[in-house]
Amino acid sequence: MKKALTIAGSDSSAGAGIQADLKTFAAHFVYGVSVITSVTAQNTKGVIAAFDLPKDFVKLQLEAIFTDIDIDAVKIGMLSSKEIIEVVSCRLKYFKARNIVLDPVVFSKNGFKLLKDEAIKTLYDELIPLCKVITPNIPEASLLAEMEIKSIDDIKLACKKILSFGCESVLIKGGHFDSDDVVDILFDGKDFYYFKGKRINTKNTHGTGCTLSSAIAANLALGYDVPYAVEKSKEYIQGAIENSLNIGLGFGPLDHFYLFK
Ligand SMILES: Nc1ncnc2c1ncn2[C@@H]1O[C@H](COP(=O)(O)OP(=O)(O)O)[C@@H](O)[C@H]1O
Ligand SMILES: Cc1ncc(COP(=O)(O)OP(=O)(O)O)c(N)n1
Repeated sequence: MKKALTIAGSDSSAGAGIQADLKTFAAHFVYGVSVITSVTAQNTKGVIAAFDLPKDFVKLQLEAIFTDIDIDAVKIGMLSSKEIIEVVSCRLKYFKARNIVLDPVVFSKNGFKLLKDEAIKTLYDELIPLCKVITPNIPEASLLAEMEIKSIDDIKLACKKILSFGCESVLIKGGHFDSDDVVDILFDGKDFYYFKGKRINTKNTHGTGCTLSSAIAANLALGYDVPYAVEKSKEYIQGAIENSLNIGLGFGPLDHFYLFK
């Protein structure tokens, strides 16, 4: 069985974070393991507070996994601080981790800051160069590329800027654009690939970014190349949003297991 690791924060309402990632791995029949960076008190209405784990404890979790289990792919989500990014980058390099997918989570849907401002430089310098794919949404891509994004041409320019930080490919997600179709654009330094889906009119979109990036990691673990892993993951998220669940008072979670019903 293929194995994937998620390095991310815990979401007590299980729509995003570690919990969404493990459900996504399970739905792809990939054995999921986890390293928790931060514990959030969170529900469908948003993040209330976050408690970061000490960096040495993050390191211990990474060592526990990599000295025992051969990991086929890694998904990285909430990292919170410079210290945690440094420890994660250092251990991933040391253990020669492969197929690393980074979702550079900066804010939750309700605007809670999940990555400190001073950590962004460390993300560029230490972590992005280790990644096979990074998956920013429009606001995150705008922050990383230091430019406004208002059009497809802006997205393509932002892809080029972000790729220059040293990752192998960039997928900018189009969920935050106001359009009938939701288009995600992948750039691998040579070609642009467009992944289009019909916009689903629902408020239940908690954890879409986490779910997409962990589906990509699962598909890379299964041996697919990046464009095909993204194509399959986009199909998966489309179905998971179409079947999303009306749980809680705010933004409900996706149905990770819709394919089995
Ligand atoms: N309303 C929607 N209908 C269809 N697909 C969506 C919708 N919202 C987001 N997506 C898809 O979900 C994934 C996550 O997108 P996005 O919302 O941009 O990221 P994030 O959750 O990180 O803010 C992307 O594949 C995007 O195309
Ligand atoms: C613990 C934790 N990690 C990441 C997020 C952000 O998840 P995302 O998939 O971008 O979903 P929304 O916040 O937009 O629902 C989070 N909320 N919690």
